[in-house]
Parts: sequence; C-alpha cells; structure tokens
Amino acid sequence: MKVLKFGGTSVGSAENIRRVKEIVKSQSDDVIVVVSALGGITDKILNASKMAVLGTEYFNTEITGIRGRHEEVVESLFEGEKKEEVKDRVSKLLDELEKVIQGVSMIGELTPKTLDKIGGFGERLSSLIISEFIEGAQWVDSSRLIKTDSAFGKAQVDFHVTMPLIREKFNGFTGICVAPGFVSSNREGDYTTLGRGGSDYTAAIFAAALNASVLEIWTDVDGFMTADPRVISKAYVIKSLSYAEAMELSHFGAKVIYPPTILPVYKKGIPTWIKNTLRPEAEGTLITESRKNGKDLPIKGISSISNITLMTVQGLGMVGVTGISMRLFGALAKENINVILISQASSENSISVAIDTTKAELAEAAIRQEFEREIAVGKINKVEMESDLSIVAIVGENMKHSTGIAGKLFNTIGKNGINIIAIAQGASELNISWVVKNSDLRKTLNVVHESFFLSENVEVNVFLLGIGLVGGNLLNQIQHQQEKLLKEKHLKIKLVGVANSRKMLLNREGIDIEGFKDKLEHEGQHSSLHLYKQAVIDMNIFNSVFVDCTAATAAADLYADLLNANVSIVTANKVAASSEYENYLMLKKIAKRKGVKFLFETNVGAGLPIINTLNDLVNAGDKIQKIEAVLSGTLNFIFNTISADVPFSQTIKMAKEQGYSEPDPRIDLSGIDVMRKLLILVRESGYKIEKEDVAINKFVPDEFFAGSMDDFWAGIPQLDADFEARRKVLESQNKCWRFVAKYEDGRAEVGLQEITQGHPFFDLQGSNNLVMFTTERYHEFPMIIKGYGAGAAVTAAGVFADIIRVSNV
Ligand SMILES: NC(=O)C1=CN([C@@H]2O[C@H](COP(=O)(O)OP(=O)(O)OC[C@H]3O[C@@H](n4cnc5c(N)ncnc54)[C@H](OP(=O)(O)O)[C@@H]3O)[C@@H](O)[C@H]2O)C=CC1
Ligand SMILES: N[C@@H](CC=O)C(=O)O
Repeated sequence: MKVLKFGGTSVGSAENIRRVKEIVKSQSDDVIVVVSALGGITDKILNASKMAVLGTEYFNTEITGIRGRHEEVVESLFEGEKKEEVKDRVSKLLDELEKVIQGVSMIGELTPKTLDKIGGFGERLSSLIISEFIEGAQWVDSSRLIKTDSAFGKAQVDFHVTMPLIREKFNGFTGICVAPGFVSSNREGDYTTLGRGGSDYTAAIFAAALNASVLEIWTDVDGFMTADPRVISKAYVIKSLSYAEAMELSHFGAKVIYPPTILPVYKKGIPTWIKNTLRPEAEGTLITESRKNGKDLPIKGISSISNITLMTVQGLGMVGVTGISMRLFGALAKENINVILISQASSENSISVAIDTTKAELAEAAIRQEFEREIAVGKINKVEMESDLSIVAIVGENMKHSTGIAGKLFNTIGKNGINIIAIAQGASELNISWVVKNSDLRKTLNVVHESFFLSENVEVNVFLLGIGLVGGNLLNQIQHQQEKLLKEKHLKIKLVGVANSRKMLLNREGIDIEGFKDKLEHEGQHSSLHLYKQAVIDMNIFNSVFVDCTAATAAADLYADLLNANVSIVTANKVAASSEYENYLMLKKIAKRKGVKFLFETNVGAGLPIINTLNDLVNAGDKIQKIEAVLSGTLNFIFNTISADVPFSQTIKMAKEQGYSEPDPRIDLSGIDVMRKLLILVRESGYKIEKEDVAINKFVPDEFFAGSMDDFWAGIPQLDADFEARRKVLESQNKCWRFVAKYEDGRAEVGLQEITQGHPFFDLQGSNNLVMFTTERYHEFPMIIKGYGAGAAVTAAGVFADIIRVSNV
C-alpha cells in the first residue's frame, strides 16, 4: 500500500489533474490518494466567509469565482453523461457552501467551528472530482476517519480513535482510493481541520495507520532545497534527509512539507518522498531514518523565519531563582503563544524568547502581568521587545560532534558585518539557530550558503565608481575573463553597481556588462557620491567590494563608511593612501577590524606588483633601507619622447592621449603624483610620513598650474624652446632626464635628475617604471621591479587582480 498526496498546484487545473491521474495509474501498488483543494480555493473560501461576516456583498463574487473554477475543471475533464453527473454533484456541494456562507452573512458571526466547516469544502470538492476522474477509484471521507479534539482551526488528532478507524475502513482494500486532505471531525461529528497545510498530515496519518510502504508528497517543487531558491539562486535539491532534519527544516520555514507530517511516518519508519507533479522525472528528496549525507557535508540546509519579535526578560533578581522559566513559558502557553527560539545565558540574568510578531503585544502583556510583583520591586528591570527580526537555522545531523562548525559560521557572518542578536543550539547539535535583523536576512542566507555548501562558486559583488579609461577597461577585462574564472577558479565576479559623476545603476542580480555605458546613461538614476555610497550600504550584499576608478578626493572620503559597513575597497585612486597618515592608518585598521580588504596595488606602478612585494618583504621581517624609483609613467614617457621634432608641450598631450597621465596631467607635471606614490611606498615600508616631509623639486614653474585647464594648455608651449635647448645639451653629454623618487634615512624627495649611461634608470623605455628596494636582505644588489608603470589596460588589470584578491580564491 502506498499513500500519495497531491498539493494545491498539483490539482490546480484540469491539465495538472491529468498528470495526477497518470502518476496514480502508473503505480503497481494499491494507492490512497490524498488531495488538497484546487490551488488558491481555500483562500477564496475563507475570504468569502470573512467578507460575509463583515456584511459586504463581495462574498457573492468570490463564490461565483469558486464555482467557475470548479465548473471549468469539470468541463475540461469529463464528457457526456459523466460530465453532467459530476457537475451536478459538484454543484450541490457548492450550493451547500454558499448556504453556509449566506448564513454567516445573515447572522454576522463566524465562529472557529463554522470556519472549520467552511474551510474543508475545497478538499471535499477536489477529492470528489478527482475520484470521479480516475476510473475505478473510490472516494473516502477522511473527515469521518480522522478524529480530533474540538480545537477548531488546528485540531489535535486523537490517534487512539483514528488509527483503528482507518485500519477498519481499509481492511481488505485493494485498488485506488481518493480522500480529501485537511478535514477531520471531533467526537460529536463536527468538522474540524488539521491546520493550513494539513493535507500532508492527513496523508501521513493514513500511511502510518496502514503501515504504507511509502508516502509520496507530490508538490510543485523538486524537493527540499538547500535554501530558499528565491533568495539563493544557487540553492539545489537535497537528495536525502533524515526525519529529524526534515522536521527541523520544515519548522524553520522551508514550506515543502507541513511539519506535523513527519512524526507519524517517523514513528513507523515509512520512507517519504517529496516529488514534483510538474516534473515527475526529477529525483526528489527522500526522507528516511538514515543519517547518511550524500556529500558528507556537515549541513543539509538553511532555513529562516522572518518577522519575529525577540522578548528579553532581564533582572538580577532572576539569578538562581527557581521557577522563573516555568512561569514565563506558562504565561505564554496560557495565551497560546508559540515560542520559536529560546536563549538564556548561564548567568540566568536574562532570558530571550523569539515569538511571532503578531503575538508580541499579547506576550508582553502576559509577561508583565505574570511578573508584576518582580517588576514592581525591581527584581526584573526589563521586559524588552525587539521586532523586525528573523531567525536563521542551519540543519544537519552531520554537525553532531563535528568541530569548527559554529566557529566557521559566526566568523563568516561577522566578517560580513551582520550582527547576531541571539543564538540557540540544542545539545542534539542538529540545528544552530540565530537571530538577525530582517534587513540582514538575505545577506545572512547568502554568506552561510556560500561558505557551507554548498555553493561551488565564490561570488564577489562589485560596485564600480568611475568608468573612464581605467574603469571602462576593467569592465571589458571582467567581461572577457568572467567565464574562465567561473570555470577554473569557481569565482563569480558580479557587477552589481556602476556609477560615474552623474548617474548610478544598481542591480543585486547583476548588471550585464555589455553596453554598460548606454545602460547607465539611459536606465541609471541621478546620483551623487553620497547617494551611491548609501545605496551600496543599504543593498547590504555579501562579499561586496567597492572599486574606485576615479581620481576624486570626495570618493576617497567614502571609504571609512564603506569599510565600516564591511564593504572591501579596491582603489586605483591614490588620494586615500596618500592622505594624512592618521587617515591612511585608520582605513587600514577599520579594514582589519571588520575582516575586509583595503587594496590599492595600482597606486604605485599601475599593474606592477610593487606594493604586494613590499608587503611580503616587510611581513617576512625584512627592513626597507632605501627606495629609489622612477614612478611616473607620464613623465618617463615625456622624457623618452621629447625630441627636436616633438616639443615638450606636445609630449604632454601625447601622454594624456595614451592614457598615461592623470585625468588632470598637471598632477603628473607638478610632481604631486610621484610624491603620493613615494609616500605610499614609505608608509607600506612601515614608516610614518606626511606629504610635507617629501621635498619636491619641480621642473615646471608654479604659475603654469595656477589657472584653468585651458590656460594650462595655452601656456605650456612657452616652455618648449627652453626644454629643447636643455635637451640638446643633455643629449650631447649622453645623459637623459628621469623624474626620480628617493627615500633613505628618513629623507624623502622627488625631482628631475640627469641620469648618465649605465645607471639602471638610463635605459628605462617608454612609460616604464622602475623601483629599487635596498633592504637588509637585498643589500648589495637591490631588488628591482620594472615594467609598464602607466596605461589604462595594465592599471585595470591590477585593479582586477585586487578584486580577485578580495575573494581569497
Ligand atoms: N592611467 C593610469 O595609468 C593609472 C591611473 N590610475 C588612477 O586611476 C584613476 C582613474 O583614472 P582614469 O580612468 O584615467 O580617469 P578618467 O578621467 O578616464 O575617468 C574617471 C572616471 O571617474 C568618474 N568620476 C570623476 N569624478 C567623480 C566623482 N566626483 N563622482 C563620481 N564619479 C567621478 C568620471 O565620471 P564622469 O565621466 O561622469 O566625470 C569617470 O567615469 C585615477 O585615480 C588615476 O590616478 C592609477 C594607476 C595608473
Ligand atoms: N599618471 C600616472 C598613472 C599611474 O599612476 C603615471 O603617469 O604614472
């Protein structure tokens, strides 16, 4: 004997009922088929009743709709005389329903008892239609077999009476039988119901009573998922669960199965399948006694319940006093308030319970009344209610005796800036539950899913600011490399925000990089740095990284807030790392404290691995004694390009066109860019230094930087003749110009130098950079890093590498 249960969607249309028939007919065993009401019908029936009691005539419209849905299904499923016969029986049942609802309207009263009588009509109707549609099937009225107490709305089954009744009814039964789910009756024979979702429970009761070989719950999903797929796109079907795991997951919001369903099948050890009526070929989830976990993962699934309230009762007068908990839970039980989670510190100074928010007021009143005396004398000084919270739970029998699960869990959550408000773990180690704000729920589910399962891929969510030369190149590189990274490194780089100085575009599901400029222009909303920063923080996405590809000081001012919100920073913008030493240090400290990254490798030498190398040297205990470097791609290009044919002013334009210069090339020409870079290198070497400590020997007089950009371009050719005269002399001496940065013994300076042949700087081509680190270990022969030191593509590649570094893959 098998018991199959089909849910509302599975029987929601004529087409689906045909599928149900196919599934039932394909069984080789005798079958009991338990059905829910046609999808949405119970809600409509209850709504009609509520409308009726309120005295609005709208209930007639609802009844007409209910009638129409059933007639339509009958019309499509049956033919000829059979059709008329089924129509007639369905119509009579609907007339009965209509009469009861009209009665409610007339007397203006809707008692729980009446509601239970009305509520079961959907199942009675659907089971009637389906039993007629499956040739040879009998109809059995579950409401006469499942006996309950008189707690209308959510009656408790009296198993002592129910089990023999079912066995007696099915004694010697063969073939197919169709029964309504959800409905039951009390001793007096009045209709009761088993709670919303109760049809699963009906089926489990039948299965247990008859020692069925299997219970199959046919629904509209492929099985239990590792998490809610509407939140976690990477959630997947769990192949097998133990009864306990299924119970925990369903209690904690996984709406695949009605939680009470598990107990009857668990007691009898009946294997229970969750299957998809719309995709019968999908494997589904098998629930059995077995604790074997297919993949041997410690956790099977993540579940959550939102909109809960945490009630905390606190007071020194509670410490060591027996009976406080009993009174607290007793007071809640008296009001029929379900406690979802309990947390008590061993000091016994406070106890927190999570309850449904709709019961919060009632719970507070009950507790204040129960502890009136203790509150009056100050033994209890706080009854605090905190709402807009969610409970998240990880579930898995393999957690038992596995070390490090809680550590990993809370570390991951903390790193993502999610505050844990309360925690509960039973000694069974089957479930760890914790409370977070509703607003942190999505992020919590994502980080936990990613770190424990479950997800094969690590996801990094990029918010880009600045889509000029570097930012634009970066997006192109990501677009071309995305697939390879996913395939080979299991790293998914997702662009979730992009902005320039005017507009921003945000999408937590990801922005297609193709045509991003047009999209930003046409679909983007008006933006400012503040708005963009706030949006990044408010979106509260896990593994977020803010990528700054501007040169704006105001952009660097956002970093502290972003890091504090657990958003990593990757920046090509040199302003922050070369700002006041205290600010630079503070940003590093926040990043460390928050467990996020603050990376700026491209600030010196563009894509060259200079800062990382320096960090490696210092971390390994080396001491930087001297830095000598050519750090400006623009200036090196200028001094390599200037000639009798190409005047000084022309070389500046060329450097800009080639993407070497800063957005404002005066920053390069004034030596400020190189000063910033030297400052950063010295700081990363472990020394405290401020801008004022760096001597700058300028080679372009200050007056050329004073006016507007147009003034600059108009004025700069005045220097061409002088530069050409000096260049000729230099050439005749077999020397060249290099703009050199140097740090030694606490002295830092940048300036133009004449370099003679044989010096490592002499042969430095094009826009190349060269850095020499003289250290305790690299003493006689300094460490040299050399290569392209500017250019959009290499810089973007350096930024890209930093983004990948954030992911730790
Ligand atoms: N080129 C190179 O070789 C290297 C460059 N860098 C650094 O990379 C950064 C970017 O340079 P590059 O790509 O050449 O610059 P671009 O001028 O080409 O692009 C700058 C981008 O930043 C945006 N932007 C500017 N100001 C703001 C603001 N206040 N708010 C929001 N967005 C703003 C611009 O938007 P809009 O168009 O709307 O103004 C534009 O999209 C600079 O900090 C530079 O120092 C670092 C190493 C090497
Ligand atoms: N403008 C800079 C770009 C890299 O930082 C340079 O020319 O080096």
